Amino acid sequence: MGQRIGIFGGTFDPIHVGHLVAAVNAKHALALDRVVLVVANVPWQKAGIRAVTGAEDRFALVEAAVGGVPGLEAGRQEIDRGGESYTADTLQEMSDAHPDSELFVLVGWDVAGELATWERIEDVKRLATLVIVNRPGAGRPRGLDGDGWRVEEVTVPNLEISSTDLRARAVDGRPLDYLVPEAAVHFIRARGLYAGGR
Ligand SMILES: Nc1ncnc2c1ncn2[C@@H]1O[C@H](COP(=O)(O)OP(=O)(O)OP(=O)(O)O)[C@@H](O)[C@H]1O
Ligand SMILES: O=C(O)c1ccc[n+]([C@@H]2O[C@H](COP(=O)([O-])O)[C@@H](O)[C@H]2O)c1
Repeated sequence: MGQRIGIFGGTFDPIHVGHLVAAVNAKHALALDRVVLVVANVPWQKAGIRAVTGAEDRFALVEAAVGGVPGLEAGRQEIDRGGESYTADTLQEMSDAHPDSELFVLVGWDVAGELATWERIEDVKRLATLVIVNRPGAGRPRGLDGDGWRVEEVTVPNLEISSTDLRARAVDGRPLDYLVPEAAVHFIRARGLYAGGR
């Protein structure tokens, strides 16, 4: 029998425990075999607005962060494909690679409210069940049910953590410890990431 695979895409600039707690709880709630944290190569909706850390560094952070947690893994499909990252392409690639599997695409409330802006959203709808997790600071999106989506909602611990705040903390010299897994904090220090002018 094919696997139930969660695809949790993100810019992960940097990854934080909000992402990881959402991933493991969605995995548990929906009995997924694994959740792949797919690192966006060029997150086209963010890249025009701010400088995004290099994809290989963001991937290394995700790899360090998932560590030995069973069933969580870092995905480099979008990096290997190159160019701008579209979830529709990633799902098609996963579907082709694992034709027997059932795919689930995980998003937080903030991203769930923006789905209409995604490239080829009808393909995303066709290829995967949408899994929506709560996130502080965003409202629960409405109207997805009647819109052709297969939807699952999973309630996860509310963690008011964002990569934006973490980048600001790093520039100010405030600690990232415990908000970002230790191995990823080590990588950030070793590579001098997010350190602003210091
Ligand atoms: N604290 C959180 N709780 C639940 N889901 C989250 C949380 N933070 C991020 N997510 C979800 O993780 C996915 C990837 O998010 P992303 O990498 O853009 O992180 P972010 O913290 O939102 O970054 P930024 O602050 O730079 O926009 C999105 O679906 C987002 O909704
Ligand atoms: O496919 C798209 O057009 C698309 C547009 C915006 C965001 N996404 C995906 O949604 C996920 C979260 O995006 P972001 O920019 O909030 O990190 C990440 O996997 C992105 O690739 C996908």
